Amino acid sequence: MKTAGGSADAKRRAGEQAAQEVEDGFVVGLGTGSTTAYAIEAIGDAVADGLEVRGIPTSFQSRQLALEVGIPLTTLDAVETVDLAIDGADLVVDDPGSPAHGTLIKGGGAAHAREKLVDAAADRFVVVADPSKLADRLERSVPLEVLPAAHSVVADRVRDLSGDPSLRAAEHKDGPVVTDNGNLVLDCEFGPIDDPEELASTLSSVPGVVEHGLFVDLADATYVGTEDGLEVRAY
Ligand SMILES: O=C[C@H](O)[C@H](O)[C@H](O)COP(=O)(O)O
Repeated sequence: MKTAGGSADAKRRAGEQAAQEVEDGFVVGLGTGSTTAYAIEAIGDAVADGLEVRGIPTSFQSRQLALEVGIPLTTLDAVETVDLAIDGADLVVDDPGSPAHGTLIKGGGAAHAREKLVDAAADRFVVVADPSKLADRLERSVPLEVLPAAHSVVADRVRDLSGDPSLRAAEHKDGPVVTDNGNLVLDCEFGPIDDPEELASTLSSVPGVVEHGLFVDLADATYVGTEDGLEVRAY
């Protein structure tokens, strides 16, 4: 599993506490990453104790973990409702005075396209994070999942938008990261993002962009695990 920075205890606290929101009969979106993994494991424990749930994984990694811990799986097209989605984030704007409060940047694990599909479909979307993910403003590179044939034209378009794109390289093979959907990832630096809604809509309109990692107005709450407790932000 890809493990980002941040304390394992803090991540565990956030993940395990979010899993407490899962009720009998729920369909649950299973996000991706090292923090959500704790939630998936806790849901697996609850299933072993008799809780009846069905999970919708958002990546190869979350599917494998869900199978390992015994969570019955389903798909988005086989259900009418997704009751809850639990997912991590790479950045969470944590400033109640900002219009971007609760906006996320995701896709550090290149899973943001399926994550957005499932998180947006859920009646409630809970983010799990440790304090290293919280920021006063939206400033971090935005991952774009792009069709392989489109990577250079999308990169040109990002430069037109004053962004600085770089093709994400794989760590353990020569060449680029290939997503679970067979696409590539451009990490795009835009500096501080003052109008996330506008940038999100512009990026969505670029031909060849499958999905971007800006999650605007999607999260309902963030569980922030700390060294010795838990804080909950509601949006
Ligand atoms: O593509 C990956 C996802 O958006 C993850 O949810 C995000 O990268 C956070 O992962 P972690 O909890 O490992 O920091």
